[in-house]
Amino acid sequence: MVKVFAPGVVKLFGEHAVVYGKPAIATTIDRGVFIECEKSDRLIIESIGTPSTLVYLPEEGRLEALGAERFFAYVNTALKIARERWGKLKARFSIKSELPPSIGAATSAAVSVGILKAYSLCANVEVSKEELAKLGHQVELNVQGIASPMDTTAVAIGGVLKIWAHPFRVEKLDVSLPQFYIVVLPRRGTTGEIVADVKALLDRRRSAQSVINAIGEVVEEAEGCLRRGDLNCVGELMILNNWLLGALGVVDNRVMTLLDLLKTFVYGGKISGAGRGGVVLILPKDETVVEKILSATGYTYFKVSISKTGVVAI
Ligand SMILES: Nc1ncnc2c1ncn2[C@@H]1O[C@H](COP(=O)(O)OP(=O)(O)O)[C@@H](O)[C@H]1O
Ligand SMILES: C[C@@](O)(CCOP(=O)(O)O)CC(=O)O
Repeated sequence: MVKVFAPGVVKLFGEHAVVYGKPAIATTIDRGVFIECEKSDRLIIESIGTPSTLVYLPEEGRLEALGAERFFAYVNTALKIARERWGKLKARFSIKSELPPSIGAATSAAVSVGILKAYSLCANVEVSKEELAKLGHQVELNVQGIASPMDTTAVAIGGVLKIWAHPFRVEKLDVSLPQFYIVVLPRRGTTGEIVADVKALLDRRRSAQSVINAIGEVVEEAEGCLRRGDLNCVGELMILNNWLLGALGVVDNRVMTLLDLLKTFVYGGKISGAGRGGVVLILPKDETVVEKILSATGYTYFKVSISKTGVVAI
């Protein structure tokens, strides 16, 4: 049996501006998606604990999972690409995620790259990280129509990465951070819708370009702070990055309320990803107090570490 771990990804700095040529800094985390592959007499995929509405049709003695086909789009596409590339495989794939889908923690990239990696191992084919990154991006492009290569590259390569999307380039940063929190807020809108709204703002208002430029400068300064391990600086720039994202219309009151509630006990925090809820990163100064506040106020949160490796066989 083959077992694979594909990490989730968060954006430390630079989302949205990355769409307009600025670099972003993303990191893989130690929570993600586990995928098992075992040869079998037919192809079966099970995804454990996924959300779906079950409909029972007693007259037909059949159960339907509503929305499940759409949910399996990344798995299906990854399997199709793997089959074209490495030949047919009859196997049982089992998927178990430690992160909720659709909050901006890159579960779609983790599932796509994870399935590709598990398939290749099960088929006894050696695949480089670069090829996994390329094929993973292909899966996202096929499913979504447009997709940035940021998440799939991060899942394939792992660690803290400085990424330019246009033209695509990636640089691994040898930096570390203490454990931090990802707080999950219900997300209002999809990545595509939110990115489109930001584009419309930039088309409408010339001065909004200066916000993009400022985010680009924050990313460059933050890289220096990360390299020095200066947490005060990293936290302060997270807050600054978050205000700039607010100027683009992607940070709502729920995020500001959360950051305000925690501000005495943290270095800083910001949304991660497209925004309007979803993942909020919190870099704690006092973990005990931060956890007490988050638990007492009923937030869903995970304590995570940077993972230095991308998708791996375990
Ligand atoms: N455990 C899983 N099994 C199968 N597909 C999954 C699983 N988790 C996530 N996905 C796929 O990834 C999609 C979520 O991707 P997206 O909305 O881009 O959010 P994110 O990638 O930020 O989590 C889900 O709708 C589903 O298609
Ligand atoms: C807003 C953006 O920079 C990141 C989106 O991240 P996510 O899908 O919310 O995890 C868009 C992109 O890079 O394609």
